[in-house]
Amino acid sequence: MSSFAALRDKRQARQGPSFASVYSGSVSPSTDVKGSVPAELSDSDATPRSVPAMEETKSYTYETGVYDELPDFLEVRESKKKGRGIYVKQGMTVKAGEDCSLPGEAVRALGRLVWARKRLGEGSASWKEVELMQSDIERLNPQQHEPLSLLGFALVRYLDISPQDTPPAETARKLKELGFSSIRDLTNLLSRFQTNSFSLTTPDLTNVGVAISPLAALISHSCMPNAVVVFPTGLGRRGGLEVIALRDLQPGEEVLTSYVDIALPRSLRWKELKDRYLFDCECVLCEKHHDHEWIDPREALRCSKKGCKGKMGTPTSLGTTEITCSICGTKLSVSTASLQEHVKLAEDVLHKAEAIQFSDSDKARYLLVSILRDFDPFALSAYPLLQILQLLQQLLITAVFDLPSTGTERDGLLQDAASCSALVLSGMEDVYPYGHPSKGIQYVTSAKLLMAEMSAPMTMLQSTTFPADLALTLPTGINRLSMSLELLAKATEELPFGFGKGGGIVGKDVILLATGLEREISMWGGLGKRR
Ligand SMILES: C[S@@+](CC[C@H](N)C(=O)[O-])C[C@H]1O[C@@H](n2cnc3c(N)ncnc32)[C@H](O)[C@@H]1O
Repeated sequence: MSSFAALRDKRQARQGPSFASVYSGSVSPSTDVKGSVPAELSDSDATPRSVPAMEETKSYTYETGVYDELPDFLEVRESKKKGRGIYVKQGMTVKAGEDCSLPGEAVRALGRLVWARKRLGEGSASWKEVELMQSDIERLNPQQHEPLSLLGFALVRYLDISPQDTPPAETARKLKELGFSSIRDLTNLLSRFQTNSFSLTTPDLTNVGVAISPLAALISHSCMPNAVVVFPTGLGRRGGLEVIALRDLQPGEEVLTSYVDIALPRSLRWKELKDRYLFDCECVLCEKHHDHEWIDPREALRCSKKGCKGKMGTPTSLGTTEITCSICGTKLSVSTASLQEHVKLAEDVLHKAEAIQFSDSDKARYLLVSILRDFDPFALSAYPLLQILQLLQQLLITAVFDLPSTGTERDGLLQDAASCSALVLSGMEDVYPYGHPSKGIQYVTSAKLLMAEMSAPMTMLQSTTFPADLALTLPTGINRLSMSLELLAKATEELPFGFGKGGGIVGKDVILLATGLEREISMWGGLGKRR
């Protein structure tokens, strides 16, 4: 099926720095989408039942012309802890799935930004917006300066400001031509870029570069975000960055996106937030860590009782501890040191596989499959098991494409990819809130893998790649297609929350896929009746 082709070469987008390429784009406004979080899901750790307590803020004033594109229902306010942020105005609400953004925002990366300064003129509102972006240059320690210096070197080469052996006076003259009075002036821009740039992604969340949007950059971080930054309609003339509310936002509530992948455990989220953004996160999710009753799915074990779907929290104290299943109460004795060793080993394998995924994808796949056998007590949502399964899913999809379109080897890989994808989805459901774009895309990936044709569907019942307690028995024939259709239905329901009205380009694609699949299923029914 042609839809399957779109899965190839896809890489899950991770929020975070990437200085790979330069893009610009504009924004198409998305309108209100009706809907709310289903009650049965509002207990999920990532879907707060009530609005978090609001901190003290004061209004932030700026020159006329600046942030002109901020919609009427939002305002810029300042808090002591986080600095500026974007808030819903008193008396206003934002509906889940609504675009809280920022039409007309240009998306530029660093090189273009430098040239833009000359083109726009320093006095222009657009350039003022860039200069208003937070620079952390004064707060960086020597270690944090290093990546910035490397970026600076690459940039001056790229701009041809300072090729090798250029006399300092010549470098200074070229910098001045571009509007920078010194290297420090340029470094300030780099710091602004580092603190305020976004991952630029395609409508299906493949990472393709970096975007700058001074207005969206005002938004503060939470590991339990109420909004997301996406590019739902692509990057062309009609596409661009949009900020979409994941749930209804109340008057006075701050718009919050996550700067990091919320599937990561707190220690890694904190590290990234400290290293790149220089702050300690005190969001609702991070605060939950003080609640000893709470089991974080990112660091949980699976219940050891067969058939039980409960989780057990990993102990924090050293030594051997007895932990209890959240559902059936089964108890298990675990050694903290041995669990930590497991995680460290799996993390090393994951990093190695990430490093060689393009140069030696077979070896990367082999490494990941081997470590899965050692990883059985961990929940599917736990780090780094979920990340291992995500990478493995991608490598299996790529491997399927390297084979002829029929044959038992391809069938086997396809079955492994579909099984892996089901495991990934199950893990993601525990860590991403309702409507999160990453989960919406995973529904589509899993559905496409299930609908891909096999040459011998009836013989391929169970994957042999996964350890027994991870192995899934996926249905075959019409039941497989029905399962795929159910996943597409879930995607249709959730995509508008993460990508705005209609679910963006992916949402449209899903409608077409579902229509074709329904037709195929009804034909099977017809054949069944005739038999
Ligand atoms: C992209 S900027 C956000 C806008 C920024 N507050 C301003 O005034 O321009 C990122 C910076 O905002 C601050 N910030 C964002 N979210 C925060 C949070 N949850 N807690 C503390 N500081 C935060 C940090 O200084 C961070 O480096």
